[in-house]
Amino acid sequence: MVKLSREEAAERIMVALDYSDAAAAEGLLRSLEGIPCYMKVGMQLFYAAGPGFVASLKERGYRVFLDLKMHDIPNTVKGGASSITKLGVDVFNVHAAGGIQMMEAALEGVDAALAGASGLKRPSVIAVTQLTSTSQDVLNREIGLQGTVEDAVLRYARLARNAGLSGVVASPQEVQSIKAACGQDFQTITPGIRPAGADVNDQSRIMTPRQALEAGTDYMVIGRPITAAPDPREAVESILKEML
Ligand SMILES: O=C(O)c1cc(=O)[nH]c(=O)n1[C@@H]1O[C@H](COP(=O)(O)O)[C@@H](O)[C@H]1O
Repeated sequence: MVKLSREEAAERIMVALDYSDAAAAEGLLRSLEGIPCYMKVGMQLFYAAGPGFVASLKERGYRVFLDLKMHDIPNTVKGGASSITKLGVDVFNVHAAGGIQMMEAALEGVDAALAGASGLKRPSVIAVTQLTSTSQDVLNREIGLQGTVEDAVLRYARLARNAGLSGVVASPQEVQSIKAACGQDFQTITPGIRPAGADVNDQSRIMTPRQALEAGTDYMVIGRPITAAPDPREAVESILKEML
């Protein structure tokens, strides 16, 4: 059984700041003040509040995962990765479906940014595998890919590892197979986290925080179970209690 201190447990949570403007995100930050969670900025907030908001999170000492899920031709991803690196974020992601050359280009973009500026931290680049909203049925019947979701996730995870990335985003349900296939040091960042009894919403492959921890997940991304709760701080406290 995994034993963590309250602080260690909080450090494993990435709160998804899925808000439409900076003011709403600031409200959440205020309510979680002093709890050392990672903050994840995704496309909704980034497209509204921009790089300035990300920079201000870093100035205040937050660890930041910038979730823009880049998926484009290698040259464009290289440029995007360079711009993101200059924001000083700790983690950002690309889609593994872009292939090895595209993922290598992301790393080249990071190197180019680091070579051109001093004092920048090297961000971890991770790859999205199969979105946690995708069910087995959607994968096979709608998208038309054969095999299990786990097969698809593992294929993407191996591509990401071969490209030299630090890890993947996947469901906690796949963590053990990813670690077995790609090594224990290959990081797993897992959305699809739902405390027992919480609304599943549009997620498909879910686990509770405790189950995810026992499965070996490195970081769990949690959005609506916290942000849509009447008292987000209370929601985090109750997740932490479950993780201890
Ligand atoms: O890359 C991600 O963060 C991500 C990948 C994935 O496969 N599934 C997934 O839900 N996410 C993100 O994780 C967060 C999950 O939020 P909740 O479903 O509200 O907990 C959202 O910000 C999603 O954009």
